[in-house]
Amino acid sequence: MSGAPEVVIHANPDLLAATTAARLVTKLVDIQSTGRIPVVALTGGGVGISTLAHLNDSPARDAVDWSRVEILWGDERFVPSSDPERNAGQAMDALLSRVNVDPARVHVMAPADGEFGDDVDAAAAAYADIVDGLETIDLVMLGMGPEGHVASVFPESPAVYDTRSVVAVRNCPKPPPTRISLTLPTIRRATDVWIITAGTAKAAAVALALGGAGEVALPAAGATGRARTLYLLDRESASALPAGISRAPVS
Ligand SMILES: O=C1O[C@H](COP(=O)(O)O)[C@@H](O)[C@H](O)[C@H]1O
Repeated sequence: MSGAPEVVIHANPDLLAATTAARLVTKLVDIQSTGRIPVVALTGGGVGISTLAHLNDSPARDAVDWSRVEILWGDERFVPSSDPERNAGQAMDALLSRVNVDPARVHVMAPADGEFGDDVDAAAAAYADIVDGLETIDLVMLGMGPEGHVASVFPESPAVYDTRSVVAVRNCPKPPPTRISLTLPTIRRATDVWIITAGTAKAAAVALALGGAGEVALPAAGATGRARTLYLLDRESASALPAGISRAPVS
């Protein structure tokens, strides 16, 4: 059972990304040292991709056996595969094309010019088959929008009520409008959930998520891990939190 979310605040977005990269390496190495293959869902977004770029630049990158990591995404933009908006494409550029991943373990959500054509429901259902077949999800990494969306689960949207594991998302308030997303019940299957966010625009949503908001109005509030929920913040995104909420000094 997950305890209360923990909060770690860093002085700026760059330090936030660098320390999150270090955390991710440690998490993957720890799981691999038990003989298991870690299963991690990556996030798009500014800090999410910056984290992967920091990891690529770190000598610790090579402590991970990347051929033995099962990689998912929390959400994806349903646009053609060459579109720079694709979360997977950004992750490939930042890290995954530079390490020895096993392509069979890299589970990209289908693009709009992929095997399902423009049928986003079929693409989401195919991804649900992959997710439903996993015994364990070790870690879901999430960015958060200023209105509290996580993955592509937006406030008051149909996805926030959906109990399937993966859904097609239409009419997103943030472009592009059509997406595929893990749902909150799938995110809550994860052992650990990290919400990683930076900037003043996120401050109110961070405070509401940690202050007891409901998940329909603020989906981030429903993104919890079975063992641990970690808010990894920069100083600006933490600026609306009550004093004393961080368990670690700002560094
Ligand atoms: O659209 C998305 O936005 C969120 C947050 O992005 P950020 O740039 O504001 O940090 C991201 O987590 C999600 O994966 C992405 O598709």
